[in-house]
Amino acid sequence: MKKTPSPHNLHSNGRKPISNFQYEDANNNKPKPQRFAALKAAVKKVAGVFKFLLFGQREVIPKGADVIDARRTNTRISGISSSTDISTGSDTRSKSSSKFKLSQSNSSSSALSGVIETKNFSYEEIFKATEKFSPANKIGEGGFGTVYKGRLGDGSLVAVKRAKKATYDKLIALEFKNEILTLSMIEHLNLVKLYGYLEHGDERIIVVEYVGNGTLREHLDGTLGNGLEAGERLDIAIDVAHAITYLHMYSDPPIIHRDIKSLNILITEKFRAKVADFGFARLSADPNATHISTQIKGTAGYLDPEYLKTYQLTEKSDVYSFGVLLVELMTGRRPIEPQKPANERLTTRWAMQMLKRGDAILVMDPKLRRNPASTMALEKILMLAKECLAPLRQSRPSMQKCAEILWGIRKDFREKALPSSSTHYSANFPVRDAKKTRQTSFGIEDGESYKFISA
Ligand SMILES: Nc1ncnc2c1ncn2[C@@H]1O[C@H](COP(=O)(O)OP(=O)(O)OP(=O)(O)O)[C@@H](O)[C@H]1O
Repeated sequence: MKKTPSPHNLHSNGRKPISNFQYEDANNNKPKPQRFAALKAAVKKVAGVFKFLLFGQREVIPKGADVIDARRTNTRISGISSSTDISTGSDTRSKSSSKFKLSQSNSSSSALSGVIETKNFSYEEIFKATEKFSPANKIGEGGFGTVYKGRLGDGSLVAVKRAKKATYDKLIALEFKNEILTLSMIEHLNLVKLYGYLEHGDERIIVVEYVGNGTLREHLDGTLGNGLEAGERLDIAIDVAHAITYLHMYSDPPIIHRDIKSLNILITEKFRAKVADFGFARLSADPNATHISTQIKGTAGYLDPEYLKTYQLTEKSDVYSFGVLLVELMTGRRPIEPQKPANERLTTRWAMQMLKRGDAILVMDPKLRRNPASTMALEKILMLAKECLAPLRQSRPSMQKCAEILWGIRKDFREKALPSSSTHYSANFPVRDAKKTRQTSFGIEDGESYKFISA
């Protein structure tokens, strides 16, 4: 693994990177390098084994039809062809997987045994942290299982992802191992940090950094918070772009997330974004390979049409999903809106048609305030989304390019939103404390007063 960058070393012009400014983990959850050093070392050793096991079928293009995976509650798509059906264990990959003797957890040991020997959290520790998996501590539910908020002995808050037992199968096992492997190799401000894992009997548990301010989807729906302003949406887009750029360009081997969507973007108390859920992430084993042939995974509405057609996964599939996310950020709508009139049901198609007609303003989230700065940002972001959504992957920009374009948009946005009289402009702005009344306003109508917090 290359030692990387902060996200923000992406600047090649020597300027101070933008998103470093006053970015703090709202929960003060400090990384615990000592806790994971051994895990990382062990993981590095087995990474090659994993890569072989997980990606040994790189050039085999499955012929099966896409199916909706009923195990998934949020219409995640799992296109399992007859030749790669992990659940039946009939393919080469599954056979390979069974050779990989991760602990089958039939002992009382709470650590993963076999390849990764690092002792991690004990079951008792997790049991206590979540107050016996108390329903009161439940914070979410996904295809993998239930997510609990927990407090460790040292006082730090964590999110505990507990795999569903009833549906625990080889697919989940693979997802569990995949998530552990992937998470353990990455470290970035805009990516949810892995704290540990646990295999205990039939329990599969992942412990990650707790991000306390809900998902991007909840904020867009207005079920949480006071609604996101234009500048905050731009910051979130940039944070996500940094996170994916890191995965694509600075992780070794590169990682394709495969499930970029608003439900997987967690929001901190300071309204910055962290990308979560690496269960579906894939490592590009061969940096020179142009693509990975794989079964279809992802979520309806976000899936790269070229990947759907060819089963060939590249980083550009994440770029496509990011384009969908940009449209979501600007319209507030979900990618698929079955209740809308027919021409508006596919949000990206509708938004792109309006952009082409010169009517981008009509798709702007009604919760966003309209003014020259926000309408300019809207149009530019939709233009970037259009590039990301290009049917052919070669036409799509890289994630790094997306980040650069977004920096430019944010700069223009701030200049337009900033009253010329203000001399206290800080690139740190906007700064907002969720616990206080909203102090910083931007993207507001002309004539309203602005408050900026200087560095
Ligand atoms: N690190 C975290 N901090 C706070 N809340 C979290 C965290 N991780 C997950 N959650 C909450 O739990 C919900 C489900 O989490 P997540 O999507 O990771 O589960 P999953 O089982 O992997 O889902 P999926 O079906 O997308 O695979 C999230 O929508 C979020 O509300």
